[in-house]
Amino acid sequence: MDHQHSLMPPAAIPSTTFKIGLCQLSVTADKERNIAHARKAIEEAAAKGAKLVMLPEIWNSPYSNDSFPVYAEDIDVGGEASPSTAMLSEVARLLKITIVGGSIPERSGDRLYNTCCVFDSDGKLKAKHRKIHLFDIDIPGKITFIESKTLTAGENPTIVDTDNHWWVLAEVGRIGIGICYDIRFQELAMIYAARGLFLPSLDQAADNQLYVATCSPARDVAAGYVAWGHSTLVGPFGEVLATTEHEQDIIIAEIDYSLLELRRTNLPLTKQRRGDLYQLVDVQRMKSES
Ligand SMILES: O=C(O)CCC(=O)C(=O)O
Repeated sequence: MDHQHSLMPPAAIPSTTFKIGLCQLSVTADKERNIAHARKAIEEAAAKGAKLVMLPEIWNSPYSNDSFPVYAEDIDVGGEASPSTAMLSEVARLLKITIVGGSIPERSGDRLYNTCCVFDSDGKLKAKHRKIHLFDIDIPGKITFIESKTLTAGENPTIVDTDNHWWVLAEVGRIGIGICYDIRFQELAMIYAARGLFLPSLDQAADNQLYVATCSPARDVAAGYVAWGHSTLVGPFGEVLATTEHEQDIIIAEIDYSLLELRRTNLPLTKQRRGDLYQLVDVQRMKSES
């Protein structure tokens, strides 16, 4: 039976669990190969049951200021102007999965951004997160990387309500997006937690009672910027649920939203917060409501 066109409710009660796939990809200078390679990894993760698949930051291009303008794509135009997002959209639709598409360099007019695209299981572009905190560091004798030489910072935290198709019998739910350096800024995680969802950084999972998934490129010691690898899923108790080493890998792990409920019931931090003494100000929400 084609469930999509049936008006009958599902026989089974939707599960509180689903599988996530974190694709720790090797990235080369060959864009076509990177796209084909990412597609294969997504297909493999989906074949292993993942309903939500994540890619790493800048997976279609080397991570360098010289490369960003060369590999950048116009996501809003789509199609041939954006072969990377065209692939993500197609594979999300064909496999009926949600994809958090890591990030790619995005061209928009005369600006470049480091942008994460989220596709729902219809293949529709559900959200675009432009990295808010650009990675501008200068550690003498060690590393200098000034993303703001080429990139413009995004202006919005991004929360995505993914579609919860009942025929999938699993809810991927609400996701907050952070790109790499973004996750070091705990206010972002706090705002996401306050709006009730599931990402962004490792040390903030327990504090904010969230699931946190991080996905890195595989380590390439010959690259200009050497990624750490160790993609990881952390649960709402701060426990490492799944992780890996430096090499290319696909992590498949289970997310269970009932554990979020348990954690939040056992430790009712939201209720016990002293709003009379301190407050988190969600500037974006205030602007949108004024
Ligand atoms: O925060 C870090 O340690 C690394 C950040 C980074 O590499 C990035 O934002 O691209």
